[in-house]
Amino acid sequence: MSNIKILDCTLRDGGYVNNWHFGRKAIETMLFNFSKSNTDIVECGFLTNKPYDPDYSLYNSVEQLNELVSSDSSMNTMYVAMIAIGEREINPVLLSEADSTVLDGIRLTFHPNEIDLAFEWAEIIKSKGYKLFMQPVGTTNYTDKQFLDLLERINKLEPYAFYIVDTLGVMYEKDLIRQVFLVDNNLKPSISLGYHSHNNFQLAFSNAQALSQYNTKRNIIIDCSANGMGRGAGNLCSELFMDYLNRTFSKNYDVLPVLEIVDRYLIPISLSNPWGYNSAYFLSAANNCHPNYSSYLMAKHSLSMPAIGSILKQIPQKEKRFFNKALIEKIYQEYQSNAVDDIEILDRLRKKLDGRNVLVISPGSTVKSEKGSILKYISKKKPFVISVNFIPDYIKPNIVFVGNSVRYSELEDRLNLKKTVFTSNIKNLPKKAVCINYSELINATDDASDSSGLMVLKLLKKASVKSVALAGYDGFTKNPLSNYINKNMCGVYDPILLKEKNLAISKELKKLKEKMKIKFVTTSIYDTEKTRSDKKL
Ligand SMILES: C[C@H](O)CC(=O)C(=O)O
Repeated sequence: MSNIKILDCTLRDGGYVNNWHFGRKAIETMLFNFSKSNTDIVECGFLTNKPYDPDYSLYNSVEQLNELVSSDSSMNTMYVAMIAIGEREINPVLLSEADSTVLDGIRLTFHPNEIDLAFEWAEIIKSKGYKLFMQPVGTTNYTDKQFLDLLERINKLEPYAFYIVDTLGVMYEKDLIRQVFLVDNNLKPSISLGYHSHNNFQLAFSNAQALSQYNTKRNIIIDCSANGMGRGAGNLCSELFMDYLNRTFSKNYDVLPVLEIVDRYLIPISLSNPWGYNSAYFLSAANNCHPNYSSYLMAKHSLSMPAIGSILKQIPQKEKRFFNKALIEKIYQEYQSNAVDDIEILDRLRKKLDGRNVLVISPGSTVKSEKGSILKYISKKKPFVISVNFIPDYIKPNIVFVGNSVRYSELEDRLNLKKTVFTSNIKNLPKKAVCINYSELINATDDASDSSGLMVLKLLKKASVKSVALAGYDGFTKNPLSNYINKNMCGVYDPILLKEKNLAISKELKKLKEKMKIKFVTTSIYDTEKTRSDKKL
């Protein structure tokens, strides 16, 4: 079919991966290269109400695009940007008329409860001279009746395009073609039909091929992104689909400028912030859930895949489609908590620790790089040593604290049960395992609610310890692979998330410091006093 257009959404949907922080040079080059590759429609990013920063593909005025789109770009390229109702969107009333900008069109995306507002805004966008793309989030969740009612309103509105949007990445070919059939038979022929996919079932490419074979005179727009960069499991790969269209329909896309974007800008991002298909995103689609639920649970780095699957199943049906952070944290904590009687264990610990210096060693990379300071501290203070989620190779800890199922599976074969304390969230422990109640050790910040380092400190507080020394409790740096003594321990790569974890941990440490003395034996970003105890020794 020759009436197919490609829309590249890397700078918008891909931005969920890196918080839209591509850098100004990269944004300019990407816009230029997409045009050079003959991409029909290029999405420049989001229009939001946030302050403008040229390093981000987020804009608060349409004129900002004039600076970024090169005058050498092809006249045939159409430029669009998205307004997403509910995502710090800009009211289109505030936008200048289309003739003041290189921007040709606006993609308006909205949830079912925002339909009335979307139609109000749609009229404003049209009246300002923009091509209007209507993009209902998650069309898979519309009943036929709701979908047909929407199409009726769309016919009256007469936008440039109407989209089938597979937000959850759950559409099989038969589901797509079914909705395509509804649209093609009920939408005015002048309105283009768009398809935006996500790759949770690895079906974005085959579905796009099926749609391209569908027999219609209507114009079709298919969304894709360079290297599939996009939220969660990502999108259809632009380069793959361009090549397919060239071979099948004698189109004239040039994949090389797209590959250059991938090589120069996207691969470096993917090293610290990967996207694309994985088991957790498969599970979110299989449970018809928003992919952010899986991302959130994966970022805990404390759950096995079956555990993630089991938690996703517990999300109530009506909450599955839209991400609800408070809800998933609650279900997560309920899943993890598994009440045990730990009074006697706490008593024993209290007695053991009475009058002792306590050193808690976490698996930060300073355990290796500042080994001298740790050994010096141990030799001078003769502390009771508790290691957290790992067994150091040059010290014999008195106790290993295990507060995370993933770490347990790594350590299982090497643990001496008599010298190990587990938190009760860990499932399938041997009968003789010593367990402390998980729910009493967690804190109220979602981003580090069950950080094992904090749980140990809470446990020590319960055991009436007044002063603790910390080693290897480094905090998270931008380079995730350098955060642990062993790079295989790294599970969270997203720098934004790591920053949030750092903030949450600092906040909780501050509270703990009101109740107990905490000092740092090794360098740590949480060491607000910046006084290294090895210097004092
Ligand atoms: C294209 C849609 O309007 C917004 C989006 O990315 C989604 O998956 O939903």
